[in-house]
Formats: sequence, C-alpha cells, structure tokens
Amino acid sequence: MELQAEEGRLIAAAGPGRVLVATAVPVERDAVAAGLPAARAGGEAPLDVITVGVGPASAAAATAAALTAAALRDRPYDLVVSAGIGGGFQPDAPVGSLVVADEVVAADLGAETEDGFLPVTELGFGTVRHRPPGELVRRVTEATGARAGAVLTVSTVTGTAARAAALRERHPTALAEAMEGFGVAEAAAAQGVPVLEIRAVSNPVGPRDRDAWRIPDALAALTEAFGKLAPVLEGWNRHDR
Ligand SMILES: O=C(O)c1cccc(C(=O)CC[C@H]2O[C@@H](n3cnc4c(=O)[nH]cnc43)[C@H](O)[C@@H]2O)c1
Repeated sequence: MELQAEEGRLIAAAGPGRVLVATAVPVERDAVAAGLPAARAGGEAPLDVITVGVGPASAAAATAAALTAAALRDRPYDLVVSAGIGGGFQPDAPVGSLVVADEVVAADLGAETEDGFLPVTELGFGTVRHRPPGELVRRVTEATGARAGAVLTVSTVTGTAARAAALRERHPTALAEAMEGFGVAEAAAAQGVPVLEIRAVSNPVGPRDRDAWRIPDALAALTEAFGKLAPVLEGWNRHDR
C-alpha cells in the first residue's frame, strides 16, 4: 500500500473525487487508513485521513484549516467524512455495529429553560443540523450494512439513563452520539462541501460503565467499513447529490 506519512496525517489512494476523512484521534485515523486500498502509482485525487482532535470546536478548526489549505493548493475536496467511534442508542445501535448519519445534529447547542432545552435555532441563531447527501447515505448503507439515522454531536458524553432518554425524546431518530460530527459539518458547509458521518459503536449511550466499552471491536468495524466504502467514496462526486 502506498501510504505517505506526514505530520498528523496519512495519505492513501482514492479515485476521481477528493475525500477528506476527519477522525478525532490517531487510533481512529489508523483504523480508517488500514481499510483503504493500495494507492495507484502516480494516482491523482488522494483520500486524506487526518486527526482533528476531540470535540466539535477542535474538529471544526482543524477541518476548516485542511479544507482551506487544499483549496489554496487548487486541490479542493469534494466530500468530508467525519469518522470514528461513538456511543450507540440501545437497542437500535448495538456495540460493534455501524451507523451512518442521515442527519448530523448539534444536540446540546442551545439554552436550558424551566420548560426544557431550546436549540439555538429557537433562540434565533445559526443551525443545529446538517444533512448528508441522501444518495450517498443510501450507498453507504448498501455497501456496509450500516444503519442510517441521526448522529448527535455532544460536548459532554452522556453518562446517565435520564440524559440518554431525554436526548432520544428530543431526537427520536437518533442512533448514535459522538463529539465531532457537527464541527466537521460546519467547517464543510462554510466551504460548500458535502459531509458524511460514520460511527462504529464502542459503547452504549447511557450510564457510565467503562467495562462495557469495546473500543478494539469498534476500531475493527471501522477498518472493515472503510474497506467496503473506498469504492463508494471514490465513485461519488458532489454532482450526484
Ligand atoms: O469517561 C467516560 O465515561 C467516557 C465515555 C464516553 C466517551 C469518552 C471519551 O473520552 C471518548 C470521546 C471520543 O470518542 C467518541 N465517543 C465514543 N463514545 C462516545 C459516547 O458515548 N458519547 C460521545 N462521544 C463518544 C467521541 O467522538 C470522542 O472522539 C469518555
């Protein structure tokens, strides 16, 4: 496999569409890269896998920097993928399973009131939702067997059954939560680039229980998924939307 290592990132082969995969931490980056096919000699349009840090702010800043750098080199990306491990809402997203976001939702961006949570959109600001291209989501589910549903972005990992239930009540289609998707999506949207989010479930969303974590299994699921996804991502371009 032709794989160039640079500071904080790996470059592997892809096809016509330029794809940026944003993972939070190096183990996730390496799990994604391990699933990618060998680069074609002299191949154009690499698929880049980078680390963007934990949490939406770090993810947005690092993704924006990578997108801007690529655009300034006249090699803009056609698609950004937020990928990594995440918590799964039970029983719909069991540990070890794969989830693809049909919506990337900022679940705790808003205000607490006596009557409950208000998203920033109801306060008159911004956005709390990005929608990946439906056709691409469909192709990902077909290629990998991933379930499609909302993936929530939170700044605080859920640690109680009560909070898990409250999130699910506000977002009935939610299958997973993680901490970077919305930040990656905001950076992509600011540059007019579509976004996708893929999460391998490492733990249930709910009461904190480190013994229930299955990080190696989730990383293996991520590797397997990207093995199947490479042709889908390569073959897709933003005009397919
Ligand atoms: O110490 C804890 O109780 C705890 C529980 C869940 C996650 C963490 C992390 O520090 C990992 C954050 C990291 O992994 C993604 N992730 C994985 N599972 C979840 C989750 O259930 N809720 C939110 N994020 C999760 C996340 O995207 C970060 O990159 C600690």
